[in-house]
Amino acid sequence: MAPNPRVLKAFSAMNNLGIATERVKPVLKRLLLLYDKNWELIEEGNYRALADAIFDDADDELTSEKNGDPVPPSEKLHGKRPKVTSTKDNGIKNLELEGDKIPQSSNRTRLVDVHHAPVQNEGLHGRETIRDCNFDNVINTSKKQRINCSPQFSLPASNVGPGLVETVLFREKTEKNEGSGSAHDYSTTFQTIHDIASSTCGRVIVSIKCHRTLLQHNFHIPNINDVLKFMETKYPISDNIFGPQFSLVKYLKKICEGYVEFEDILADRSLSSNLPYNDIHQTSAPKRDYLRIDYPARDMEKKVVNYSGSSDSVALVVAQRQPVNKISGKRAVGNRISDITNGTEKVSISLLDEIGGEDLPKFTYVPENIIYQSAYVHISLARIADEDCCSSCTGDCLSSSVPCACARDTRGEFAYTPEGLLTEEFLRSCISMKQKPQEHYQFFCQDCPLERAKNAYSPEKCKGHLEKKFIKECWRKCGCNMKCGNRVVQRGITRKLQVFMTNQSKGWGLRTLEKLPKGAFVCEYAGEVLTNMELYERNNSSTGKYKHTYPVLLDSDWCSEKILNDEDALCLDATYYGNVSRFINHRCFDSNLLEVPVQVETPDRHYYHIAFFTKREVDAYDELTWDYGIDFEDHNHPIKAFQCSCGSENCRDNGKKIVTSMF
Ligand SMILES: C[S@@+](CC[C@H](N)C(=O)[O-])C[C@H]1O[C@@H](n2cnc3c(N)ncnc32)[C@H](O)[C@@H]1O
Repeated sequence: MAPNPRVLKAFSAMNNLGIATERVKPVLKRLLLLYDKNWELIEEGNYRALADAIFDDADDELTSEKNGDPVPPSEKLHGKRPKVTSTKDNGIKNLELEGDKIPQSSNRTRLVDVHHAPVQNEGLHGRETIRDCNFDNVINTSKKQRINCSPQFSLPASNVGPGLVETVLFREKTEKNEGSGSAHDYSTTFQTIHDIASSTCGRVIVSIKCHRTLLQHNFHIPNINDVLKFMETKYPISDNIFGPQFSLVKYLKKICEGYVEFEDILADRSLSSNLPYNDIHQTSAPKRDYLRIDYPARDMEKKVVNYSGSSDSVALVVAQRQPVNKISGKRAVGNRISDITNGTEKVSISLLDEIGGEDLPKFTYVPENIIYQSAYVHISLARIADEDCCSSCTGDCLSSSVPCACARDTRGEFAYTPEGLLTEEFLRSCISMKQKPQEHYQFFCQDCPLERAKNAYSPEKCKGHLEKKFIKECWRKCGCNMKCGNRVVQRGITRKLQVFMTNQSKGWGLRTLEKLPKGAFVCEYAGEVLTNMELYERNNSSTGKYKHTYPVLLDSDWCSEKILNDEDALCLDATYYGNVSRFINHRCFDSNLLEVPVQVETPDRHYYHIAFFTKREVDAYDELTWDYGIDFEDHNHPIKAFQCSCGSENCRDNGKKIVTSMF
């Protein structure tokens, strides 16, 4: 018998939606039974009822796959709907009709534009197969763009439940839809906040809708680009998300959740830092590079860099690649660590490698400096004289009309504003000193500990040390409380930071996940406190890639005594024990961070803290950099500098390197 042309047409319509004939057959049979062979009801709205019933079946299959995870009532269809149970082995359904009423129009319209969303006939198991699908093609914020994933995929009948923010696949409204009396009257309950993509002529649109009640409760709609950036951080593209388990709908759901979560973060921030909300929205999407980059074998190199940038300065930073950890021999593609601090900081600091090609760093995270062995760091209340603290203060020293003794080092003015930022003036003078060190006072040791460490028998003359500007924070012997505005660095990291794999051959880097105002404290350079002699010995005794260290000299007081004891000439080394600052890369001149010496618990300046502050406002997701002060022209320098790829217009590295060894 020739097949019924109406049946064939129904199959064809469903095939166009990516639904295999085998799946259509039982549902069509069931509907014909229910509708008493009334084809009009089935054909109506381009077979909407048929498609809905099939999608609902797929919903139910998905539900049964959820292993007891109950489906929210809102996800269930309203009215008595035919329910099917699936026999997975042959793909044919056993029908169990729960009711005999004609199915209502679905509360979710979910037709896809068949011409522009190529589909495969694998059925609707809720686990659609997407390969090589560039999500950027789906989510295009500037132009309405058709869904264009290749090869083909099929959309499941959804997990799109009526949450507060929903990604909705919906068909352009028809008179029928509007009058369908669906349980979700989207036009009144939800407001479209962003159209993600649409088919040609806008016949099918994927959009984000937000529940109106949410909007009435101070829910500021985040910018889609910011949400996507947030999503990329949370669910990195490189995390194999397009593997066989990938679900487009689940990803869209996560985007909805991302809106809510991201808005929470914005709300928190606007409360805590008074940042203008709109500023946060102005951040542009980060550049993404999915290319795998092969790095040169830089971890074998040792680099000492000139701290002041002037050729005659001797304050040295040894900026080395860290020893690497070949964890299970695994490369780092998609590596993600939720908190590299192991809970030692007040905030979690994640590590993310979206590029791959680098091994995980191996070091022990320490949130504050730790003495290696011989360094003399004597912290005692007895050493803090009355003039070195403000024991008679109460509350917040910054609010006092007369600056207390702790402001003495900053010429009677506190370096911090009540908002906890560096004052303009203090920042300006520190930046000037960094940019034009030759215009600032330098002192010369009679017996320079650095030269002594390099050559104990016939040390060279001191090359000079910059007289640095210091901050002196209130501390234990002070009468003020912990909320005193003159206590910033000692409170530790508060900003949202992330270690990430740079795509400019620099290895790991540090970025901020939030917008930072000018003068904001970011982190301290923490590591082992070593004497210069110990550093010398450490470098001499270690070999290969483990030879390389990260010391920063604490040379601010080296001129104060005729001959400085070895145990008083200190430096910080973050190679084996360090904090997040060990990931901050170098940038010539226009780095966004500045290092500032800060005295906290010791009155003398043999030992102090190195704190990083922002030199200007920094956008969320920007890499944080500081100028190591490398003099790339100094070919006589004992350590070969790395080939700089800072990207600055004013990069000092002209590419000529001389290989020498340190000490
Ligand atoms: C303090 S570490 C910074 C973190 C480092 N990128 C890592 O992966 O551990 C300094 C090292 O990073 C690399 N580096 C930092 N800034 C760089 C730059 N502008 N260009 C190239 N490499 C850089 C160099 O290998 C340098 O020795």
